[in-house]
Amino acid sequence: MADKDSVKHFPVSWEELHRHAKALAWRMAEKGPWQGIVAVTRGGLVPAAIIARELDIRLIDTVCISSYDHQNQREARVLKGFDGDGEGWLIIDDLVDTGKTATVLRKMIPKAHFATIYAKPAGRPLVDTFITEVSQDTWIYFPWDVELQFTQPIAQQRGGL
Ligand SMILES: O=P(O)(O)OC[C@H]1O[C@H](OP(=O)(O)OP(=O)(O)O)[C@H](O)[C@@H]1O
Ligand code: HPA
Ligand SMILES: [Mg+2]
Repeated sequence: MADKDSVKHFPVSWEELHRHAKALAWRMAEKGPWQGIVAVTRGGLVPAAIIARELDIRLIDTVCISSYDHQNQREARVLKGFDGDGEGWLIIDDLVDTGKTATVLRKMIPKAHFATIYAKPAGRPLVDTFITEVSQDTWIYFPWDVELQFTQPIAQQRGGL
């Protein structure tokens, strides 16, 4: 798991997220049609909205899972599940990291297609489709979690070149 000590930071802007979510929508358009989308709260909500718009899907359900307090992982808590085996449904989350959330989803909704925008190596085998892979020691910063601020030059972050 990438945590607060991760050396690599991967900030994603709204524009990049939109572009990557649309790339995922193109991929999912080829594999449809879909009964509906299951958005994994909360990180999957924005990507799911963009994909639903592109694929003209209006039936959206949620699975509500929480497994991180900020960047610290703990046990996954399922606050709301899904009825049915998920046949013909598309599960959307923002990313897979360790794959813990994906494992819970796979067990809960075994026949759905599981897609994320980003994937780290440990979680990658658990997703059916993803757009961009980042290394395991990278923390992805989503646009809804950040604001513009000063950052140290890389040379100083590394303690001098
Ligand atoms: O592969 P994993 O190690 O399980 O990590 C991936 C999950 O962690 C984050 O959700 P989080 O539980 O932080 O809740 P959030 O979506 O509400 O931010 C992210 O949105 C994924 O759902
Ligand atoms: O890299 C990440 N970024 C944001 N949320 C996350 N939840 C697990 N891994 C990550
Ligand atoms: Mg999440």
